[in-house]
Amino acid sequence: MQELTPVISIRNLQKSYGDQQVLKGIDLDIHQGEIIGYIGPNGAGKSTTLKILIGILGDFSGEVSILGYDVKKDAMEVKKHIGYVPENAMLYEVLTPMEYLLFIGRLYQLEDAQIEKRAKELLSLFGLSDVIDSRMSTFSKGMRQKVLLISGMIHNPDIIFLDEPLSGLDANAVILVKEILAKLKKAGKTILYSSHIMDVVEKLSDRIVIINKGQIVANGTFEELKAQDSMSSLEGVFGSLTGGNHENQARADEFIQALSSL
Ligand SMILES: Nc1ncnc2c1ncn2[C@@H]1O[C@H](COP(=O)(O)OP(=O)(O)OP(=O)(O)O)[C@@H](O)[C@H]1O
Repeated sequence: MQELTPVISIRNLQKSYGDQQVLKGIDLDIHQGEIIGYIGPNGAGKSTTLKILIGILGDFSGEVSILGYDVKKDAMEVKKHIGYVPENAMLYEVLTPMEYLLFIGRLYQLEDAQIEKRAKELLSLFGLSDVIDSRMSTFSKGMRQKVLLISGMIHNPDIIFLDEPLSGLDANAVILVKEILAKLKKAGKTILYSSHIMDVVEKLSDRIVIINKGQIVANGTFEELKAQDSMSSLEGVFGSLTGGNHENQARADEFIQALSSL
């Protein structure tokens, strides 16, 4: 059988911030239509990887290509095909959702009429019709997250990167976003997302990649990961591969002791 060409290819990716090496040789191939859950402990290097993929961190070694384009050399070409929902974005809070989405849509060279139509529809699907013209400074965390999600996808990209996309969302919105991602996959889009919500990652991902201290420690379907580690849940696999399972009980005890010490 002929090997499919990956849409995202990462080879020996290394990245340091000063003396601290954060990514220590990441190798990863992602194929069209896959939903990949990229998970790992706080500080493992997930956001750093995503920022390299979308071209906002250029100072790395190794090869990273998207749709055959080198992310360093062909950054403009790459940007046309990707969407990004960042973890902590700077929203222009003085703007309204419509103004913000017009601003973002114009960066992608969409026509104003098209942006307005899409923005209205998408904001309405997230229950934000009533605040379409309100300043975002008054928005809750979840409302801001919904606007960010829309802004990362308004240009209908082929590949979507999402860093903690469910952050701040209520239970209904989480279900909606899960459904949207599943339908985008059906439409042939490729999705790489990071999340700390293990039951979502379990259900949504075709493949789960676990990164710990800048290295990939697991890469497979949920079933494969469970079988490899003889665990029944992704939480169990995660703990076993990233050192959480044994330590948490003891740490909790120490935490309580520290609170009551003089
Ligand atoms: N701009 C920066 N300058 C210096 N160090 C940084 C910078 N950005 C990230 N780091 C460090 O790189 C490491 C990896 O950070 P990164 O944000 O990629 O982790 P993460 O896996 O996304 O974590 P989290 O789950 O907490 O979001 C951390 O030790 C962090 O302190």
